Amino acid sequence: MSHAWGYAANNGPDKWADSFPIANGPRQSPIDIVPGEASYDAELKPLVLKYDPSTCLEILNNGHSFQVTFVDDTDSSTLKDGPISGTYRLKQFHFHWGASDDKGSEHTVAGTKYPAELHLVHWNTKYESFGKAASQPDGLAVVGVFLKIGAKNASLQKLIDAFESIKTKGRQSSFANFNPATLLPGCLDYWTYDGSLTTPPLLESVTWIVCKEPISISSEQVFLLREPVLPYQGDWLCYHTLEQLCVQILSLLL
Ligand SMILES: NS(=O)(=O)c1ccc(C(=O)N[C@@H](c2ccccc2)c2cnnn2CC(=O)NCCCS)cc1
Ligand SMILES: [Zn+2]
Repeated sequence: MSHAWGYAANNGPDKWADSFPIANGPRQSPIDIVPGEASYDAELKPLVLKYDPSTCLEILNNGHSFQVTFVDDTDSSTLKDGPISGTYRLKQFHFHWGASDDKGSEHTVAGTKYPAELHLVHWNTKYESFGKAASQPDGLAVVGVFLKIGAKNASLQKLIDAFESIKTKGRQSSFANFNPATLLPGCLDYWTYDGSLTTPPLLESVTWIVCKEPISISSEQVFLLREPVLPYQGDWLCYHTLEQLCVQILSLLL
């Protein structure tokens, strides 16, 4: 792929295998979760999530989504138990959304798409860093939470309000004292499977932990996610350079 990956016709998911052959690998995410085909595993434990708001660092627009990054040099914000062994540290969280309320989540449940999906990304502290862990089969654990249209979500509103700062100051701004636990559903029952990053480099290093219970987001709030400043996964062209823009325009004209 001569240009950066994205979600447009010429660089979207069905083209990723050109530059990332692992896209055709044995444990690629996302998947359709079919509850009726899932098996109960008595060995699995409840999730233990411990988040310290003081580790929250900044909010940034990485061109594919917006993400909130955390200081991960101590075990202040961690994921333990559930399907994993050892301690995984929270590195960042981000969202995936669509161009309309009827789509946007990456995982689906018996074919049902949600308007958005939250990913809380953690890395196994038996490795020395996120980057090193990302290439190991047990290196990462991502907690996925579906968002469904409903009541306004006060916790999400804090993130949406922070977008204003990204608009004006380019790509990132400091974002402190946010507790990601406020984005979790009341019930932490989950499905789990061994999978991959859902965006390039698509590394097959993720233990996926997908919560059964969604959280709410209002239609007005999800509309704000789609603001032009934040290219969403879908028809919106996300390009990184003028050359990208020209390629996109030409591909649309030809
Ligand atoms: N959707 S997901 O939860 O499965 C997911 C989680 C994390 C990453 C990620 O950290 N990717 C970066 C990375 C850096 C070093 C080693 C490997 C991977 C990367 C590589 N090029 N750009 N990035 C930044 C990036 O993709 N950030 C996450 C954007 C989510 S849409 C990607 C997807
Ligand atoms: Zn993601």
